[in-house]
Amino acid sequence: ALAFLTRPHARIALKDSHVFITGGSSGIGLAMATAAAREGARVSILARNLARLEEARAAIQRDSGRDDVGVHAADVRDADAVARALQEAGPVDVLVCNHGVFVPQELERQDMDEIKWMVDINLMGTFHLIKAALPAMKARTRETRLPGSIAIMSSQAGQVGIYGYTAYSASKFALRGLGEALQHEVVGDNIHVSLIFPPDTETPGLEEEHKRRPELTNIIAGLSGGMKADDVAKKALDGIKSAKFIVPCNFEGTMLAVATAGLSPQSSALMAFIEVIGTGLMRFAALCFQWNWFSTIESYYAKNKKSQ
Ligand SMILES: NC(=O)C1=CN([C@@H]2O[C@H](COP(=O)(O)OP(=O)(O)OC[C@H]3O[C@@H](n4cnc5c(N)ncnc54)[C@H](OP(=O)(O)O)[C@@H]3O)[C@@H](O)[C@H]2O)C=CC1
Ligand SMILES: CCCCCCCCCCCCCCCC(=O)[C@@H](N)CO
Repeated sequence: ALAFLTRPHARIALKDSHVFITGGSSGIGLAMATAAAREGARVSILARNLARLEEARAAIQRDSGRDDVGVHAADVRDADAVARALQEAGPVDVLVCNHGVFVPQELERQDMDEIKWMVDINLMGTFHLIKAALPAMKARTRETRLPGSIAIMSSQAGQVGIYGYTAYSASKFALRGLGEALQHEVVGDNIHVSLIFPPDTETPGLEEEHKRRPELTNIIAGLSGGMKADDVAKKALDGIKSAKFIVPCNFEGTMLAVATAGLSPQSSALMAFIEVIGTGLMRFAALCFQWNWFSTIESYYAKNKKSQ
């Protein structure tokens, strides 16, 4: 019965489409670029470091056989460089705003310029990309009469704010508001927005993050387990192909998605049913998790105060 309530619907094909992925030289972005190329997409990847981009291009070529991988060296904070890269790359069918940086630290101890740096890249960089890509994407869907997709890489830290992630969660929660408003603005052009919410994922970025992550962040983030980049890439691409607005990547992520469904669009009747029936239960689970986190934080401080 809920089926009539689910919208918008679309099936996005990766084969013979142009997939533009930022942060495509490492981690989740590289895994998505490789998987999309294997499915027959023409892939363009953008990042700052050209050497790493060239290495990624060689790896994608080796793993997919595609010799038409495009690379674009640009910093997403530079709107002109982003616009130039998209101009060079040509019209995009699937835009994946995957780039991101994350340095967890207690707000009190984190430098303001590190906080601004994260928001600048994760949020403003995504604005630059969408603003530069949208006109040609609209022309493209009108011309091909095929649906387009704008995928935005959030995080489970974009569904629940946890210790050490004040700046990071702020930048990832913001992408939710961007995505919901954008979906209204582009649905008329048959463009579908997908927000991806991975847990900790084994990437060079996570390795870097572990060097500085506060103990409490490890404990809380660790609750949602970890995933391999290839598995997150598969979940992300499946969500994009079925034009899902909220794309969880593991079981805890599905619980989080139900608990935080809010007013997001839902294109699956089954998920709509689960959301309608399960939200109360998930809210109860969420309260249990929060209760547990506050106890963990309390005992952590009690232990540390004793040792101080
Ligand atoms: N790993 C994890 O645990 C999780 C990651 N995520 C999200 O997934 C995305 C990818 O993460 P992950 O694969 O781990 O990250 P990595 O650090 O492995 O890769 C980040 C990529 O983004 C590029 N990048 C970083 N800053 C910029 C910039 N200013 N302009 C252009 N490109 C940039 C990097 O290339 P270069 O440095 O050359 O610019 C690199 O290609 C991020 O948005 C992250 O928030 C979400 C949940 C979990
Ligand atoms: C209904 C209640 C369900 C509760 C589920 C479990 C709670 C999840 C805890 C948050 C995990 C945060 C991972 C951040 C990963 C990330 O983004 C960093 N590695 C930086 O990229």
